[in-house]
Amino acid sequence: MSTQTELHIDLGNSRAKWRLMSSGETQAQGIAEPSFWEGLPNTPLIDRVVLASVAQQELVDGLVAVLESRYVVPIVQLHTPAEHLGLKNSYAQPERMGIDRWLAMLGAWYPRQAHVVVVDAGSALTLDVVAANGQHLGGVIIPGAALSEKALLSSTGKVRFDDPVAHALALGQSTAECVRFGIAHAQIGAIESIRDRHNLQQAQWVFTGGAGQWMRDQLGEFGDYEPDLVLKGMHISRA
Ligand SMILES: Nc1ncnc2c1ncn2[C@@H]1O[C@H](COP(=O)(O)OP(=O)(O)O)[C@@H](O)[C@H]1O
Ligand SMILES: CC(C)(COP(=O)(O)O)[C@@H](O)C(=O)NCCC(=O)O
Ligand SMILES: [K+]
Repeated sequence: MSTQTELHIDLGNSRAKWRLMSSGETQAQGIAEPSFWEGLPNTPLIDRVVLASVAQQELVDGLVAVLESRYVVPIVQLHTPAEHLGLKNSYAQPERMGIDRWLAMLGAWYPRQAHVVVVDAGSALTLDVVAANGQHLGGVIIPGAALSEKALLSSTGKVRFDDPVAHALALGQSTAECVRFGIAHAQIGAIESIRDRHNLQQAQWVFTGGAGQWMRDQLGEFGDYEPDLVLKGMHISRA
């Protein structure tokens, strides 16, 4: 285990989640918003920044510039490997798999060494299946709830609303309800359909991402919710 102090950053398409790690212990953690990267820790006492990013290059460049000006330490960018610590990638081009998916799988599978299903409900909703022996069996990438709504609004003329309706598995009686309830059904229904079609009921399910808790609750509170799963996987990969 590294005895040095590392700033671990998981840069998704919506926001950056970070943890300050020293000798395997979390010293501090938080979320940094892309606008001005406010929220990053104010400490000069780190040895290295470790970055796992799936964001657009512009956003990565912006973050790296801020990191370079603030910390003056090496920045290590992680890339998805074909195999690490017994976890095996199914992609013919492993580096094309999002590093967040890989680290989330590592964070879920490595401590359990069991058949796991990883659901990351962030900007995109991803589901990945790992066999007990560490083989990635496959996954899916689905637009997340916010992205689905954006697509609907930007490609139609009359799907418009201002009322802040919560996502629910119900039938709607207004544009706002029809959209939000429809998207809720699409998100939850997709996961249920994959679970049933691929006989994944008996696997160990691990949920993460901004909507991970909501998703687990809607599915009947089965499985675990681990908000820091990607960062946990990053820590495991660095150990
Ligand atoms: N409490 C919440 N309930 C449902 N969705 C949420 C909640 N908080 C954030 N989100 C959604 O989660 C997404 C951000 O999650 P995150 O896992 O950080 O995404 P990313 O890894 O893509 O940056 C946003 O699209 C946001 O709409
Ligand atoms: C699927 C993702 C967009 C998820 O990103 P997120 O929702 O966490 O921001 C990301 O893992 C990604 O860009 N992946 C590259 C394509 C792939 O994994 O095959
Ligand atoms: K995701």
